[in-house]
Amino acid sequence: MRFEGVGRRYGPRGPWVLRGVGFALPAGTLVRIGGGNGSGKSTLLRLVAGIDAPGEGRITGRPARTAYVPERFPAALPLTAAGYLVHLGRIQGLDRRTARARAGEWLERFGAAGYRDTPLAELSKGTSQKVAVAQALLAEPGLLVLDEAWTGLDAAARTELDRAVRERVAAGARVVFVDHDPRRLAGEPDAAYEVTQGRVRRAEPAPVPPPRLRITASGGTELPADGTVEDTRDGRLTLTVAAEHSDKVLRTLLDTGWHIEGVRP
Ligand SMILES: Nc1ncnc2c1ncn2[C@@H]1O[C@H](COP(=O)(O)OP(=O)(O)OP(=O)(O)O)[C@@H](O)[C@H]1O
Repeated sequence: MRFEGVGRRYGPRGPWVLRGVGFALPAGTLVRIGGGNGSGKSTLLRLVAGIDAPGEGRITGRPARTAYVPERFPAALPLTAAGYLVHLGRIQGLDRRTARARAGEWLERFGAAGYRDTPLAELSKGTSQKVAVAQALLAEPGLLVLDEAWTGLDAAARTELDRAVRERVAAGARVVFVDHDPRRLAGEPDAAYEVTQGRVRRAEPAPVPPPRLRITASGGTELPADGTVEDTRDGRLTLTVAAEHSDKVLRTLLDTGWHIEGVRP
């Protein structure tokens, strides 16, 4: 797949948001897109996904099965989670039986199987996001475009999405993503691009950040000052800390009445 001299502006007299964009997206590659707020990352991703067309230049070689997770999920449809996924699976060319089976599998993988019969409008933000991600993975796309798709997912679902991305790339798909977390899939992209002042430039993939550990604990009440608390549901605490501080944080947790359930990279 290839971009050649691609430009996009909103309105015939609007300023060019992107101009002279040229790059290749070979099969089986993971590509990260970076750039400041409002630089044009989402515009670029919509062009990659083919839900928006360039004002000039051309984009060739897009795989037939392309899936996209937008920054905001349009959940105001009168369908249940599973109904919506089956419907989209059918649009993407799956037969009803396969679509139903895949919908169930992906809801299960993202920990949302209990919401299959819940109307979309009644889903929490996090569960809506799981449905948004599931719809993109359903038909095993040859091109997967993720615009901050991890935002709003719980830690387990974020890990599952990382895994799903790796599976797609290993299967020969192109995966293009934007994410505010520099640690997202760190060290894994085959290429990184930066959107600045309407141009898309090749960037050095970010260096692999220092290791972090995820600690799960239960039984305590006081939240530790160090580390990033990710979850506190059902009396359980999940937090991540830089590996170099983990001994100190574990000691503090034990001293304040927490029971350590697990420590994982
Ligand atoms: N539908 C639209 N109509 C008019 N202008 C738009 C539209 N979509 C985006 N823009 C403008 O294009 C520019 C780039 O927006 P875009 O959303 O692509 O950037 P972004 O890098 O994804 O931003 P953010 O980091 O805030 O998500 C901005 O100036 C924005 O206001």
